[in-house]
Amino acid sequence: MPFIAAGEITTHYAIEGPEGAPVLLLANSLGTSFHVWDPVMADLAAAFRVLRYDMRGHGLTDATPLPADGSGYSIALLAADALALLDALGIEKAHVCGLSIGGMVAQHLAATTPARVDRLVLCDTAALIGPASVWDERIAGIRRDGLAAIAPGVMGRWFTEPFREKAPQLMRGYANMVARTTLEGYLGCAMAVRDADLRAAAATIVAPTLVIVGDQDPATPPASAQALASAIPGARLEVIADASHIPCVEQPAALSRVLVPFLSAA
Ligand SMILES: O=C(O)CCC(=O)CC(=O)O
Repeated sequence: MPFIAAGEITTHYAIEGPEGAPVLLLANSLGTSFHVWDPVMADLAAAFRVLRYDMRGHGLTDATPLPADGSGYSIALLAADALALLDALGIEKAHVCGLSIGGMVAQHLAATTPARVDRLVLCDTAALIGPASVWDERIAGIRRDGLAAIAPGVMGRWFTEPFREKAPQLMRGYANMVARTTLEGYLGCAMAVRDADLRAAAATIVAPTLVIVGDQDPATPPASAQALASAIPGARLEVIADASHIPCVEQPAALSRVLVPFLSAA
């Protein structure tokens, strides 16, 4: 269970796959640890050296206090954490695949440090995930009632109803994952999403880019994924059938089928 000093925090990470294979950095969504990628790991680690990590305040990575001015973390800060992890591990360049807020981090990395990003995959994410009023309501609800109170609603956005009904224990486990995220980590990252507008940055991305979305994702719907793909020069959109916001858990085989060939293309 490796931990490493990455910038100002200690980051929990895992690295799997053949040494010498191209590195693939996976960035998680809000309220998840890197275990959210478990169902696709066998496929990904067969072809890539896969680096997963827990975002600031998530999983076993350090949380830092929220700024006294009432603001949260920022996508720039979270992207700096990812770069600090690459630096600490001596990785110069990687494919980057980000899910939701992880996709915002990935967009920021690709736009601001293009030399560090090989191919880019943006999964169930957008350049702008709004509106801010919805985030403010969520943040106020969490401050009032705690993270466990929102977990059932989160499951309703992450997974389709048939999947939830088929896998009650999985739902319980993912609800626990949300509920056990640190309060600072969840709120800090929620505010980072609320305050981010990457539309101008997206237009500057030069990495070959694949945008992926679940056909039933209510959080970052296919229309916003299409807008993101249209904003990034040369980007392509793939829609995963029968999936909501977290296709790596709900449709891992379908996700691997589009991800692996795209990342393997020279
Ligand atoms: O999942 C994310 O990283 C941001 C979008 C979101 O909060 C989806 C959800 O949990 O409802």
